[in-house]
Amino acid sequence: MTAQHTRTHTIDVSSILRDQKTTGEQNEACIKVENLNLFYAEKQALHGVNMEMPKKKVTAYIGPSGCGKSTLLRCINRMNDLVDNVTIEGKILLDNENIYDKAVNVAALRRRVGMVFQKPNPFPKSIFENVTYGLRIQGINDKRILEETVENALRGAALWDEVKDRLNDNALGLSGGQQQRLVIARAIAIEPEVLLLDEPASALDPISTLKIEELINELKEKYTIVIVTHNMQQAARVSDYTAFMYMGELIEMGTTSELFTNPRKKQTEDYITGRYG
Ligand SMILES: Nc1ncnc2c1ncn2[C@@H]1O[C@H](COP(=O)(O)OP(=O)(O)OP(=O)(O)O)[C@@H](O)[C@H]1O
Repeated sequence: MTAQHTRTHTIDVSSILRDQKTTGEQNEACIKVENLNLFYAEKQALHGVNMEMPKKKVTAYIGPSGCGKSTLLRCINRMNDLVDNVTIEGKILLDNENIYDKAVNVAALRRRVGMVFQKPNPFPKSIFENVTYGLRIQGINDKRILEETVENALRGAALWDEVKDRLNDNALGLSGGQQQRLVIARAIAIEPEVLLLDEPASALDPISTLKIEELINELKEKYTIVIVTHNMQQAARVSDYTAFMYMGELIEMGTTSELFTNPRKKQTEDYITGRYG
């Protein structure tokens, strides 16, 4: 259990939110979740979730431990398919196509929807080979294409300047924060549409966390991003939209500034003011 889980003080995100736009702009949905139920064997972990995540925006999932944030995130690239005894009902539309349709090629889906986990997980290979991994498994071995991709992806992940002189060094020699940016470079090297980030900074020190948050702000120019975070200040800093979940249900979703400053539901208010979690 982390400090955040036992927090009892009020969370003040007003200074973070002051500068955010609160225009009522309408954004085209990239991902739509429709009546999603998920069961781990007999136990229901998601209950009738409906939500839309706009294109090239950051959506954060917040809520107490065990409320289903990671489960919902993992539904978006069908990672839960890998868990035994999972039953999923409902739909998730990516650009209006149901990713749970029988005809969907799951490997192709996962190329469109990249994922980064809490603990950096570079392969025990060189920095170069980590970034080119996805291209190589697609059979792309052209040296010029690979080099170009490595530079672009590392620049995109704000890591190029730190590693450009040691691309052949083992990735495991990088710091935790650098490893996490390398994993993001590996994910963006294959040009996905969506990036799923499951607590991407919770294992990192404050400076590395800040770099990841700055990077998320840059990445949303190109990608639709969904992030799970335990840290409400982080949700307030990085996201455009926030979804509050509780016991497998989506309680409320709105623009981040609305949700934190003017929650519609009491449960949301109790959570963001630190009354439970
Ligand atoms: N592979 C699994 N098998 C069985 N139950 C699971 C599995 N993964 C998650 N659960 C259960 O589903 C519920 C939701 O878990 P999930 O990890 O999605 O919550 P979370 O909100 O991401 O939690 P945390 O913030 O602690 O990571 C919990 O009750 C959890 O115990």
